[in-house]
Amino acid sequence: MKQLQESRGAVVEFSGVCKSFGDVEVLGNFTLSVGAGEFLTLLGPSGSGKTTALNMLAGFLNPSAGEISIAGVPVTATPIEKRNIGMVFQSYSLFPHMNVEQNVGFPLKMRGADSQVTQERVAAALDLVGLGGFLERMPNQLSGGQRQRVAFARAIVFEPKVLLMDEPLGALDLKLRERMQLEIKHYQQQIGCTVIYVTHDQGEALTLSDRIAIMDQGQIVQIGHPQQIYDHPKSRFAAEFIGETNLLTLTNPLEKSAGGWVIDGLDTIYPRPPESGRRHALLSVRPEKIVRLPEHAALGNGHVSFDATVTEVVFFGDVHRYTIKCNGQQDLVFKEFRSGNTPVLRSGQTLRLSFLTDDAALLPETIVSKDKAL
Ligand SMILES: Nc1ncnc2c1ncn2[C@@H]1O[C@H](COP(=O)(O)OP(=O)(O)OP(=O)(O)O)[C@@H](O)[C@H]1O
Repeated sequence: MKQLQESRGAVVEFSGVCKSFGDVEVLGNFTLSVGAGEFLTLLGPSGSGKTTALNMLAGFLNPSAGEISIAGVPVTATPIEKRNIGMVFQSYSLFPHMNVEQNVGFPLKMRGADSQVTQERVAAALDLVGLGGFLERMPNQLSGGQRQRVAFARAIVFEPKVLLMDEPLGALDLKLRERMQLEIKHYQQQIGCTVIYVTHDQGEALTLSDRIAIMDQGQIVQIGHPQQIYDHPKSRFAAEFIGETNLLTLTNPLEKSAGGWVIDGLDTIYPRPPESGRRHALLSVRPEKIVRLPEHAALGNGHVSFDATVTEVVFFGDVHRYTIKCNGQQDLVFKEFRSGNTPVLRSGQTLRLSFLTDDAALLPETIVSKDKAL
């Protein structure tokens, strides 16, 4: 494993990369820097350009403009086989006529490694993924998870500087997918290589990544640590794409005495001073940040409280998810972990709820409703 660990040290840079197919620009001024040993995930909806970015790094596509470099060396003109990049895709793409040992050893054979080195590295890579005893098995004698582990072993056996993974768990069922997510994270931590991972599954991105780059229409719209993005989304798109959220419209009352923004539909104040000149804003509040307020509870300055009526109760096993209506207007959602002494709410029940100002994210956009553009 020592040899595999020495692959640490790679840095990937996209500088002003553009890609067009005919007249259609799919990536525009794409700029991204990935540190050595980092696990970076490109997360975005279908068609946002994730695979196109990966394919340019791998060498399957040429950029229309801009520069890509690996470890400080421009690679735009470097052929695929010289880029020293490992790849794992959704389809396992194992060679069906080769056994596990031959499949994993294939990249080394292509690079002219001698048989002793090949044997040692294949054994080390298969040990890493817990398949040391599977050398003779054929791909059709393996489960989906085992095939994906073999594909992973094959991708790292030649000690690539960078490992690219494009929806590698997409073909697996949910339980296996969740288990494999943790395995991939552990493998990566052991070998320390730089990983660029593509997915449209926000849960997977949150679980695996050191940083997440959220993509929309060929642009990175936000990049950061998973918790930072979840807690502080910078746009409505980011707030809605990662996790579930409540979006509240805020109105600037234009009177200092109001003490903050007015939260539409909640008959209450968001106690942060409105930015001058800004008439409306949007507030994102995660469902688990909304909590029940005990009767007669004294609230500090940093709280927002409001009355609500429960309209739907959904049981998720570990949590209850409540849909509530406030002032007969907007549907909001809040979630509660089940605990022995918290009675389950019923549909029709009224109660007082609250959230902390610090737990809400003020977004730059405003909601554009059917009736009026705010
Ligand atoms: N060879 C091509 N010719 C023309 N358009 C293409 C080509 N390859 C990709 N596109 C377009 O580029 C856009 C981005 O595609 P890309 O595969 O990078 O998206 P993605 O974010 O990876 O999506 P998905 O999650 O569905 O794989 C899409 O609109 C797609 O139709």
